[in-house]
Amino acid sequence: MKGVLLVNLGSPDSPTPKDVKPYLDEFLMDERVIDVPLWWRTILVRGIILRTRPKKSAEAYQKIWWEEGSPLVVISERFTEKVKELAEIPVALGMRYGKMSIKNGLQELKEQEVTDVLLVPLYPHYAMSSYETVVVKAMEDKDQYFPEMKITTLPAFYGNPDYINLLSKSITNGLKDFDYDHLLFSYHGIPERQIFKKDPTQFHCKLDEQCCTTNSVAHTTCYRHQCFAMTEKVKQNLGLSDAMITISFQSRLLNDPWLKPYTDFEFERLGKEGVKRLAVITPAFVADCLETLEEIAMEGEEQFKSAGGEGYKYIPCLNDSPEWVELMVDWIRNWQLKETLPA
Ligand SMILES: C=CC1=C(C)c2cc3[nH]c(cc4nc(cc5[nH]c(cc1n2)c(C)c5CCC(=O)O)C(CCC(=O)O)=C4C)c(C)c3C=C
Ligand SMILES: [Fe+2]
Ligand SMILES: [Fe+2]
Repeated sequence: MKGVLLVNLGSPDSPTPKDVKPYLDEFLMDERVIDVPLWWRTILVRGIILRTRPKKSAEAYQKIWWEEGSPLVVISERFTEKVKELAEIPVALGMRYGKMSIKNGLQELKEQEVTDVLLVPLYPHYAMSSYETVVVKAMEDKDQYFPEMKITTLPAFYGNPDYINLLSKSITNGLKDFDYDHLLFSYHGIPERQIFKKDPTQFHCKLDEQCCTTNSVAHTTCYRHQCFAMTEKVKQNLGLSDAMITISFQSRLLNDPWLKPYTDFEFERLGKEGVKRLAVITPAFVADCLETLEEIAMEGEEQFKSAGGEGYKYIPCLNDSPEWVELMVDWIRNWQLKETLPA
């Protein structure tokens, strides 16, 4: 029997330092998130970050928390329910970090006699800290607890024409009542070294002007290329000029170099350079979460306006919109009936 496991990142159980701390501990001790040797990661995470970050993060979570819980979790649950209803096959939800684990999701599927699983990391792009860690963990859990299961993984869908269309439509709809003069694509950042680590050729990625637009096998695992390619397709779909858009990378942690330009610097630059009405989309996320609702929708507006901007509009993620549910179900049906996966 076939079934689907959707996986997103996960959130703390509550927006309190007591619950944020173990969540951040599990998240940041992941060797694919802070990808330095264990001894150094332990010092960085347990000796430095976890001393102050849980309080600061909990305050941020409090600003966006819903009555039903973390927006990321609630939206992912709603999405899962809708997909399940429409797909008419077993569909479970797991989170990479926290109690709603991948193992629990696989267990739920096993109880419904599923042996053939479509694993769907809910990230449009490949990054070792998002997509890859989900796949590795799911395979480890399968090998350890469910060896009889077969897992097929949905590829990163950043370039899928149907997904690009959905994203483009969400921009058009989101900006119906907002006359904008510039559109910022803000992607979650990653440390630059993670790009080099994932370059299978070891020489293609240079983080320069050309590498990400020069064809290469390295792009299968190049997060930067995938963000640029997605932006280019949406730009063409909407008929926007280069001058109308900016790409940037948000949510830095620690002081090592991350992908540039940095979103917070761009809010300031755009405001100072005379952009008056800024629209912002966050296409690295399929569901709204702390990084979109607090960092971009709240903080971003403040940063842009204090640099001279006048109007600001955050375009929500696709969340549990009917069109996104239908597209996911389309992909599931193609796999279920024809064993094909979206390209
Ligand atoms: C080294 C640190 C981090 C890397 C690399 C990273 C990559 C990465 N993250 C996401 C998606 C999400 N991240 C979220 C929160 C978040 N991310 C980091 C750190 C790294 N992320 C931290 C410390 C946090 C926690 C909150 C904070 O203290 O700022 C979230 C939101 C979770 C929620 O509960 O709402 C998402 C989603 C991607 C896609 C990615 C690589 C591309
Ligand atoms: Fe993150
Ligand atoms: Fe590149």
